[in-house]
Amino acid sequence: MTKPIWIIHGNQLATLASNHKGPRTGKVMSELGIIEDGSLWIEEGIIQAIGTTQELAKNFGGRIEEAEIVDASNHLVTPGLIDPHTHVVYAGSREKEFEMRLEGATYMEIMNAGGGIHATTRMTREATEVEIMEQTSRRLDSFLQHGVTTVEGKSGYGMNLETELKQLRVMKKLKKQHPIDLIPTFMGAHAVPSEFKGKEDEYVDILIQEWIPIVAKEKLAVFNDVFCEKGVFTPEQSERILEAGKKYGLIPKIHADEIISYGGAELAARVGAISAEHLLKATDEGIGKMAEAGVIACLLPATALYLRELAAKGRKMIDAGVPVAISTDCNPGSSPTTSMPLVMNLACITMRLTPAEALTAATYNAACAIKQEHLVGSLEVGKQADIVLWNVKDYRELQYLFGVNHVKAVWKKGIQVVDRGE
Ligand SMILES: N=CN[C@@H](CCC(=O)O)C(=O)O
Ligand SMILES: [Zn+2]
Repeated sequence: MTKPIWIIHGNQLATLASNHKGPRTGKVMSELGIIEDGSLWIEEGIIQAIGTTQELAKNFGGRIEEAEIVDASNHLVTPGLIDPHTHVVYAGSREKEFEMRLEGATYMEIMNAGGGIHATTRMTREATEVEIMEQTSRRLDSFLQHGVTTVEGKSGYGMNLETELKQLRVMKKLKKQHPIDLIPTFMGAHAVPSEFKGKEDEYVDILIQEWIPIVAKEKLAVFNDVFCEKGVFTPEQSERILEAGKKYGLIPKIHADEIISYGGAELAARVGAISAEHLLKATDEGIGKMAEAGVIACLLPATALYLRELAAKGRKMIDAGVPVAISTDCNPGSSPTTSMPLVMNLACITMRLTPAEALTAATYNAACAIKQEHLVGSLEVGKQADIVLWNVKDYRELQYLFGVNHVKAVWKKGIQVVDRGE
């Protein structure tokens, strides 16, 4: 049995608790449920009590000797951050493409010439499961150092059954071996593999008739994602793939309107997707439809910056009633970062989210985007003790002092997994 942990005197304990059910919209995105001089009692990896230090002392003061005390005076305490959109499972690296893009090539030009997603696919197909596990594990370590305790991960660098399954199995194994919880998404529809060039519908048929049923039967994924973009999958093909996944219990997600306005946001609403991703070029109509249908906008400001594009209209989406989550989009091409703190900073600077909205987008709403809000995303009695202690006193400093890793310590299920010293 592990010792209970008693966190005391948190300068600000941002619980993210709210009476509002489901993904947060509008003004509710600013409700952080802050407790000053906040305290948490943790046992068996679960939050047992939460309140002010004085309140908890009444019930737990008598057990002070048996607990490990964490003095959080002068520190902000938050739930572990959640990254609801990554392509973290891959092999290799694409630094040459970074240089090519700085010299003028576009993301789609590189991809259409056999680079981009296709380049990582070649490297991931060639790599052994052990190699992919090692490389992915290092990235997960880095996520943890940045205060991230739950990560969604997509397949999609296989685009043949063998490698798609290899990626999904790596996630399953890493979920057991690594402190981070990995939530798997099948994304066989990440691109059309070069061997199917000119035979796109044939590839879509294989995805629908063969691969989706296998992935679902083996319970290797929770979500089904598709890159709906001109030159990749059309809205019609995307709809077929997402509807097919639904029949097998896979929840739809969609990479939508990243490069051009392509009806992706509208499609997300139509198929009842849990989230739509990117949305740099989403139309006002699409945003309105997402608000009506309650689709979470999963916005990726680091990707926009890295591709030197204008960020998604995060401010406008929140004002229109769309629940917003944010993510690194960690991938080897358009966003090779594991820093959710940086993403929160960019959400404020480039999309005009307030510091409170950015924190909600990186915790509770991010949990909703991967259906984990019953376990994580807020600090409440009965939830997992996934907690970050920050080297700042006030949640606004997290966003204000930008580009810096302010993490001091991280607990995952009540076990300290990061200690970054003073
Ligand atoms: N846009 C499509 N897929 C990824 C990028 C993957 C890659 O470039 O390797 C994204 O979400 O940004
Ligand atoms: Zn993505």
